[in-house]
Amino acid sequence: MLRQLPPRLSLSISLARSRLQRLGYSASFRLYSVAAEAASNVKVQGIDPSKLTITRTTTPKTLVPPEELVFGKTFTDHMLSLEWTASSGWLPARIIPYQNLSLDPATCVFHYAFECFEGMKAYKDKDGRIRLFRPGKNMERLNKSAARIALPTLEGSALIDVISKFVSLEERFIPSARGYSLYLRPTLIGTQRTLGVGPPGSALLFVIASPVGPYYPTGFKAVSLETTDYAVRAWPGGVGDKKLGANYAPGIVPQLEAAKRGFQQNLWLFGEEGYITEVGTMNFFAAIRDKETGQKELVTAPLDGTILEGVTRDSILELAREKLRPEGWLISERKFTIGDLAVAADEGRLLEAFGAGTAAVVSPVRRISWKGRLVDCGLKEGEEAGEITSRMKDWIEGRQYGDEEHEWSYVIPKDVV
Ligand SMILES: Cc1ncc(COP(=O)(O)O)c(C=O)c1O
Repeated sequence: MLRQLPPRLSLSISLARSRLQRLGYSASFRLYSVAAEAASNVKVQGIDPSKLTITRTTTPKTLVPPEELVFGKTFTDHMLSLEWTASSGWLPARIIPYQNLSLDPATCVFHYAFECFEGMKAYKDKDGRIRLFRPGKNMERLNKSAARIALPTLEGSALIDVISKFVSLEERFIPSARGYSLYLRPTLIGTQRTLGVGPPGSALLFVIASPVGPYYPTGFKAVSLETTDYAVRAWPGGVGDKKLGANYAPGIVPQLEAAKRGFQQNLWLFGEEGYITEVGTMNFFAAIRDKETGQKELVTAPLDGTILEGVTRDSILELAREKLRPEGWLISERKFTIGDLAVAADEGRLLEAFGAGTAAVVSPVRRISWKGRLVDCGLKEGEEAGEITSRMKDWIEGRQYGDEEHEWSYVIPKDVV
């Protein structure tokens, strides 16, 4: 396939290959990453990982005991920082002590939401090696988000290089126990000091890291959802398929509304038909049996621009095609409505439903409130997760923690810093 790529791309692939070989990195991963960037049609701007500088903290933090970790509240000693200007492009990456940002009140990110971000994790395997899970996917998505809001893009494989060094430096913060990981938050903001609405002439990319524990420390807990039809998260031609900060603040009120009535998450519907799009900040899957044929189907909404292209979603679809299809399952990315689910539930054909995202991997759903009724998602009394949900969690975690050696898992070479 690579032979068919245009000459400029082939050149960047061979440059990337020689750089990664010097660094001892996995060739297949880097080639995948470069090819994926090309496929995404986003023009990326180079950064040079060899110019990375490291300033170590003189006041290392005391580690929080793993069982006391609260998602996104504890941060490591350092951060990764890269500045960009329209005239100079990306300046050399820096690892610096974790610190406040100092920005002029007129900085464009505060006024016009020039911000996009990623969420990804680093895991420690049983041999103490650190692994990133499909980081190329996050880089691809970051570039798509950045391009949509006139922020600079960057060569994902080079950013993974410097993130790997940052993560290695923070190794002591990654607990070894199963279920723990280091959550990474690459964030890109426009930093131009102006109230004029226009493309930022300067930007800052920073990556911070937060050690996190298992989403369900005592085992799965199925959640109940409330459908939201009075507010719309995303629409055709909009930006709901990009990971922009501006997509998240408007989701909080529907979330609070659902919580008021005792539901843990809201389920975003779209249109008169009530198409199911996403659950809170996760993609949504349902397992349904067909009324006529008895065919079992795992279904999720298609990438039509109104849902985020989740890395977990993609992993579930690939795993389902690999492992469930041979068992006779149909794996579908298609539109389906809350009405379809309600009918299936009434007829005992809704087998299970779950949300999917980096934080929880999979989050089983017990019931959904819709138009004054509760749609039962197939869990038996006392059961917290369906069979497909549990198997998916095990399969994905097996690849994240390297129990199964797989190309999705990117092993950070020892001694990179
Ligand atoms: C709106 C939304 N949908 C889906 C996801 C799941 O995406 P991923 O699997 O890449 O974490 C997220 C989380 O990032 C999200 O914010």
